[in-house]
Amino acid sequence: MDDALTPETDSLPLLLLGSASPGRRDTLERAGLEFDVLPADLDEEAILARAGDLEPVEQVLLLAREKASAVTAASEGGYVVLGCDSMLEIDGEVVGKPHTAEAAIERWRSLRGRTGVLHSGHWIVDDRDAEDEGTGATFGATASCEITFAQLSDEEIEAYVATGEPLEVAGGFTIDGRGGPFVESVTGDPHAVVGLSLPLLRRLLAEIGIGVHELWRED
Ligand SMILES: Nc1nc2c(ncn2[C@@H]2O[C@H](COP(=O)(O)OP(=O)(O)OP(=O)(O)O)[C@@H](O)[C@H]2O)c(=O)[nH]1
Repeated sequence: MDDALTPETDSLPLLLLGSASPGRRDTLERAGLEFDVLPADLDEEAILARAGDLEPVEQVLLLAREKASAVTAASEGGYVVLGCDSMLEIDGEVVGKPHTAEAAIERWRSLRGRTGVLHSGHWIVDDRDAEDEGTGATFGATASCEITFAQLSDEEIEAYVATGEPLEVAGGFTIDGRGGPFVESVTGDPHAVVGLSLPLLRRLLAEIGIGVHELWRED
């Protein structure tokens, strides 16, 4: 983990994104939010193994909570910390990142022409001080989107996998990158597919008395 962070004492950023995800970071930046970043370094497989048999929604919420908790402990306090985790559920099976070209090709051969659900867990830790109206609350929610994949040819699958993009993203696809042409439709909040649902973040922040507009940076 990077050196402990602490927010500017008299100014924003109040929000600490506990994620190494470029997609999540870009989503907050494009939405005009000011925030710090401190990725969590967790053994996600070990956490899930210890947790036993969980539904996909429960898995991403557990991992989001573990990330937010770890990052809160690593920072020097004063932040509202956000942890997230995304996975694709298809036919009851949960799939994360392919990591290898072989796995990505196999993944797409099973995804093409079908519909899956991308679940993104979000967890908030209100670690603000009492004088900053901190509530100490920790809570979260999951945003899920139904994704219908195009009927890719073998040639398209091999070309897309050769870009390397699918290897390190949940489900092995993106909607805002080179994978865009291969996703026919998304129901629900598209930001949740990238890994951070902005309308859900707005509702979570409102739970602790923060308007999302209060986090906008002054451009
Ligand atoms: N840009 C983009 N990224 C996507 C998309 N779908 C999934 N991802 C990324 O896939 C990754 C899912 O893996 P996670 O384990 O949730 O997150 P991570 O990247 O490991 O980062 P941490 O939050 O530090 O664990 C995230 O980085 C998501 O942003 C998409 O459509 N577009």
